Amino acid sequence: MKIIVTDEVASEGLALLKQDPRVEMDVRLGLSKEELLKAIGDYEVIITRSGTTVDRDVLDAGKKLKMVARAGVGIDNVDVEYASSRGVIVVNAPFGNTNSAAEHTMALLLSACRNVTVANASLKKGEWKRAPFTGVELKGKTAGVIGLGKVGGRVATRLKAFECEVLACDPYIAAKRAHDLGVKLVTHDEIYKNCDIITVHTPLNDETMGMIGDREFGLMKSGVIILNVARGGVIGEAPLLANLKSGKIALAAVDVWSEEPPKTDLLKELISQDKLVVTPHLGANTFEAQVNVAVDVSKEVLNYLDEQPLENAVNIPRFDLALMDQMRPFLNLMSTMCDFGIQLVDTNISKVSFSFFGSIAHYDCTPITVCGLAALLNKVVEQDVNMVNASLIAEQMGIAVEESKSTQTDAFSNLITLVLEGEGGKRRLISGTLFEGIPRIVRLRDYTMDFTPEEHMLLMHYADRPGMIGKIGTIMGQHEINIASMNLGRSEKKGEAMVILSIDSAVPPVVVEEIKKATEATFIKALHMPTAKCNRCRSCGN
Ligand SMILES: NC(=O)c1ccc[n+]([C@@H]2O[C@H](COP(=O)([O-])OP(=O)(O)OC[C@H]3O[C@@H](n4cnc5c(N)ncnc54)[C@H](O)[C@@H]3O)[C@@H](O)[C@H]2O)c1
Ligand SMILES: O=C(O)CC[C@@H](O)C(=O)O
Repeated sequence: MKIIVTDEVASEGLALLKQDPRVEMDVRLGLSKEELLKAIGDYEVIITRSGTTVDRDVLDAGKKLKMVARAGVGIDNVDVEYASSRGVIVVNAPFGNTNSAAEHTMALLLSACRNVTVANASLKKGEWKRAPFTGVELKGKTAGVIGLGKVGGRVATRLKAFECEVLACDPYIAAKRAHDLGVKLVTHDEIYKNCDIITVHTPLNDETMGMIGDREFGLMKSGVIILNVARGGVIGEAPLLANLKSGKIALAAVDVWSEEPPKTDLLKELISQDKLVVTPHLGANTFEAQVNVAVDVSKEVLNYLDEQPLENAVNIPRFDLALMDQMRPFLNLMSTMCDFGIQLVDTNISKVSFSFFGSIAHYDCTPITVCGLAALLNKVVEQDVNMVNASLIAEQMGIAVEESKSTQTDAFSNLITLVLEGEGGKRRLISGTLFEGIPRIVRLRDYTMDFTPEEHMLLMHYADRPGMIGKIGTIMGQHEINIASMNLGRSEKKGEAMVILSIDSAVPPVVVEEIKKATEATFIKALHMPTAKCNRCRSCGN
């Protein structure tokens, strides 16, 4: 596997990959966009930090690209949606630099409050000034943390250690998290109105871009201290400059910029402000964090190579790792049912329904649904479909996907039912369960069946009457095709029969035709289950 590393990533982490004989790794730092576009076509994995923009152009040029591995948490430099549509997995390292980012926030806050940077520069110039560098204490101040996630939570704990009263605002966390951290959860506006110190720790997205602008600065107390160690653009840079100049903001500290490195006049003027402490995106720049994130992404690439579940893929729905072992047989069951079911459909699919019954319904079944969708779509589109792009491709094809769950079942402790609807309302229903961990199909349409799909099978319906099984056996025997097992479903005596035969070798079309004629079958199909290793979800073990 060819890997390109385009940003500085700790060699201790990359060593894990370098020593793997399957890996060929090129570290190519400082590539221009044109150079990257030229190079990327050779590689299956790109490992980056925030310095490389992995946009549509790069993803389109990366014809062999399977994975974008971001050595850090922020994925705002990767077009994840487009990567998903191309089936490219995006992984990040969400935990390794959390502590460093929180400590850097405190470093910037303390530097700002105690004039460390300006006093340092003054003394180094040979001056001995003290009064102009009189600072402010953190103790007793009200601090507002916007975004109480991994970094925000750690910043809150550290602010409390400095005896601040901490307010936090995060519409997406449980109140219990704030309670456990000992901080008061309030609204955004309450933060702006009441805090002496405001620090942002949200991701950058459509919702948070420019989240703090003129209106929000207008609500703030005069003399507020404001920090951004999250992402450039969460705090509007033009209003920040205006409010620093007017003195409304007493002090500020910024580590991250809307343009990195900053080149615009606005950013240059902002950076030159005395009341602003600045760093060039150093939040994660500690030896510890860099090794952590490099190790984490390298492990993910190795997981990919070893066909193991990925721990930090941001565009694959997956089970909690602790649940994974229990869920793997269900992914396998779903994959088997879909590989079987799709062969029964001879029109375009308009709707797919996945229903989960029994104890499985207690869990989030989305990964099983998406695994099934990938198995189905792989058979109907040219493009490689996997867990990354299955939902998107279904949407593009106008296929409605429904998932339902009920903890109630009758005969089985767990049951999955797949319904495929085609043109003209044609429906195929397949139910499956696990028997000692092995997938079994227990219902086809309204027939009770019980079989494990095998590599070669023959499925047929015919009017139930004596002698049919004998006729089938004779024809198979004449063609030296060995029947391994047979399963028969009937709705009523001498009604319609549904038969599935497992056979030792493929049934040629002429034999299928001969059996059809002899049995007057209303439906007959030779089925083949894939034996090659499945690469769709990297979780089911198929
Ligand atoms: N400066 C650096 O070097 C550095 C290092 C690490 C992380 N970061 C950045 O710090 C930020 C936080 O990282 P994290 O690991 O804590 O992420 P996280 O996902 O753990 O936490 C982000 C939190 O923000 C909350 N949030 C989202 N939208 C919000 C909104 N509109 N208002 C309030 N809260 C909102 C989320 O619910 C979540 O709890 C990210 O932008 C990340 O890229 C920067
Ligand atoms: O140093 C980096 O690459 C960015 C660090 C940090 O902002 C992250 O998103 O993890």
